[in-house]
Amino acid sequence: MQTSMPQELQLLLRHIYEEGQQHDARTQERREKMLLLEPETAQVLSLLIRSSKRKRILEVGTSAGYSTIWLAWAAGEQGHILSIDREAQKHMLADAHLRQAGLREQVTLLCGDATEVIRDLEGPFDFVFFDADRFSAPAQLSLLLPHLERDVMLCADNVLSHPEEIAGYLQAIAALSDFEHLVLPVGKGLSIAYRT
Ligand SMILES: C[S@@+](CC[C@H](N)C(=O)[O-])C[C@H]1O[C@@H](n2cnc3c(N)ncnc32)[C@H](O)[C@@H]1O
Repeated sequence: MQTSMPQELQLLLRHIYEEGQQHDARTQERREKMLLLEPETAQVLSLLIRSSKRKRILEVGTSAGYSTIWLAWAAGEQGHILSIDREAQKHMLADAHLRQAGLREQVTLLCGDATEVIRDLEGPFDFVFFDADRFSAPAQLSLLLPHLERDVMLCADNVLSHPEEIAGYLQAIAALSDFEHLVLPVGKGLSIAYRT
């Protein structure tokens, strides 16, 4: 991977990712797994955010904060990330990782069921990353639509790994006639929808 990210941050991310992989290998209960994003997918998200200077970012599914660090670094000092997870213990870990990365001040962690949390959000957001439970993503998208910038990008992981679970989200995206949409075969399959 070639990136302009500082070496220290790259090393921290590699460490968090490896720890996540080891944790998941010895954990049976799915809800306790970290399920971190593949590094290549995280780099694509970061590239999209940096190249189009996105600053108001919503992440659905924080886990240990691996992808959150990528998003916060990509958005830069003027950016802000709001990240939701229902597991308080994962948020404690994400909090520690974000502090280690020196990016804690750019991130608000909101703990709760994502759909319920999103009901109370005002936005506006110019980038949304869906990486939690794929069944609720269509309802979350519908709640978010009035709170999106005109120029907005919506990304979702797991298109190739969980096609049945994410079908409802992809249908909801396809119904938005003012969005362009494609699926990148990177990692587990990344859906990218873009409104110009
Ligand atoms: C794939 S992991 C997120 C990985 C993270 N984006 C990363 O790459 O570092 C999915 C996360 O979503 C959370 N989650 C799943 N369903 C949720 C829901 N309905 N509301 C809130 N969080 C949820 C899980 O607890 C889990 O931590």
